[in-house]
Amino acid sequence: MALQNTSRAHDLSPSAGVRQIGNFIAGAFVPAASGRRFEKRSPLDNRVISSIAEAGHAEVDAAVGAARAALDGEWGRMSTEQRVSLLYAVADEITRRFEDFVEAEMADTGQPRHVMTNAFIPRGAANFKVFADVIKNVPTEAFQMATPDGTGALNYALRVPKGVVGVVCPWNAPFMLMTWKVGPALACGNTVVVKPSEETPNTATLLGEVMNAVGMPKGVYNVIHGFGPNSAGEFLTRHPGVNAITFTGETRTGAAIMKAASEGMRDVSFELGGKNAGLVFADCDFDAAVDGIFRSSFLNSGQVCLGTERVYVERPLFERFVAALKAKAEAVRFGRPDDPSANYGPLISHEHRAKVLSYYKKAVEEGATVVTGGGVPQMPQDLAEGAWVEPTIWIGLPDTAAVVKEEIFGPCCHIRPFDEEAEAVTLANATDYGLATTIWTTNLARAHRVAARIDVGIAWVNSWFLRDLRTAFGGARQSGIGREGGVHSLEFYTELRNVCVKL
Ligand SMILES: NC(=O)c1ccc[n+]([C@@H]2O[C@H](COP(=O)([O-])OP(=O)(O)OC[C@H]3O[C@@H](n4cnc5c(N)ncnc54)[C@H](O)[C@@H]3O)[C@@H](O)[C@H]2O)c1
Ligand SMILES: O=C/C=C/C=C(\O)C(=O)O
Repeated sequence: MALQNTSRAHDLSPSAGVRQIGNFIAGAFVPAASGRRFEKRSPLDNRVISSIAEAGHAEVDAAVGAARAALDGEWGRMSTEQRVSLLYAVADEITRRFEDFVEAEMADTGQPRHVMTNAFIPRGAANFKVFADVIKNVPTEAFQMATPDGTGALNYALRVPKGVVGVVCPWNAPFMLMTWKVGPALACGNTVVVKPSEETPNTATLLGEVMNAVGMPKGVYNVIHGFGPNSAGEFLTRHPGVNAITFTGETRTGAAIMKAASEGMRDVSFELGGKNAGLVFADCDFDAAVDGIFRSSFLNSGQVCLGTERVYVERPLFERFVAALKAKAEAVRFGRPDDPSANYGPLISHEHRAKVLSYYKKAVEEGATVVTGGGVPQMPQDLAEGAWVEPTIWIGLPDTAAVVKEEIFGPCCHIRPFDEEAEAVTLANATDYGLATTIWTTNLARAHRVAARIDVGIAWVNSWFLRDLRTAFGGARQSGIGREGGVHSLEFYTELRNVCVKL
């Protein structure tokens, strides 16, 4: 049975067949022993595009076992230099198969080609290269100490891999977010078992082909497919053979995984939800701020954890800003990822659309004025069954409204005026989350002051989602635990072992 079609590009046309996807364990694409499969539907037209083997306990055991065996085998004996050159080969092979990754991700998410080619897929290759460089260049500490006999002792630290790392991933930027964790985990000498989102099985599976093509030892990279509770996600995170768990997804899921990780005292790294604020001051570069907030609220159909669903605009600019953002939101052109006349995609699924639309309804019930959107766009017949929603802007909601408090994860934002800098900071911080903010002002003193006062992991000034992969990335409050990026990833993916040598 062909479990992964290696030769054909992903056909996005309505007449394309159903793709058969298997788990990737110890270098082979394998079905589920139970015979269980689940379907993935296209967000564009709700057509079934993939049939995926659902991993049960047997496959999770096999994947964790393969990952353990790889640690004890050739991979575990490799020098850092050997690992680094393999990771470079992975990055090069991703670049060679760039188009396959672009098409695989477009098929799963329905997002436009330019989002894939400019942002999400190049980050896959970069995520392997940057951590290869980090691990090659980061020194470890050493301390000389005095001893009573006068001969002294020397302490030095070794960085050793944690072991088998469970990597549980979301659907919104699947390849970028998965490699953001697999890259550093492998750079540090761990092995991984990846559980992609049930909505986006494609690119993690394709990466299995890349691993085989570059000669990655079997079992270093494994993929198991399935759902969360009582399925592959829970089986993996509860598995006693997993030494650490890195997760990106909803805060509520993070809480469930944290409970699972407490059995056996496994370490966790969490990148979770957000309800991020954008702050626009009257002294901003107006056009840049409108463009920036348009991206932060609506890129990827608003399905970006760093996105801004709360926008606070200094009062003198308020009406002009709302009008300019409305014009941009109304200019999006819905359509297929490869349609050159289109530039805007659907939500990931009907299930997610139902959640987003429930907030669109709730906004009205809570007293919002709908500036634009609020519903489902009229689509041509071939796309009528897709998970489309209109980019939506509200004004006039109280600060206590659910729509202003809860993460919606859709193409929408509420815009509210403010009068004072201190008020803007208070409003931005009025949330249980703390992932990111974006601040628009030409007053640099104000920019530094405000960035220091907003309780988030990432504060962007006159920019948004501008990423230097050496920097710390993660959330404060309920938006996460720990930081990844650059040397910070090493803190999670390795144990420091101190060696004390009496001289
Ligand atoms: N902070 C960040 O960097 C970041 C980045 C991207 C997405 N996100 C967040 O992710 C969410 C959207 O992604 P999603 O809907 O896929 O998230 P999700 O939490 O529903 O699912 C994420 C993954 O967890 C698995 N899962 C679900 N329940 C589980 C359980 N009990 N045990 C083990 N695994 C389980 C799912 O199958 C999926 O693979 C949003 O909240 C968004 O803010 C955060
Ligand atoms: O949707 C969330 C985007 C997260 C981005 C990253 O994890 C990253 O840029 O490394």
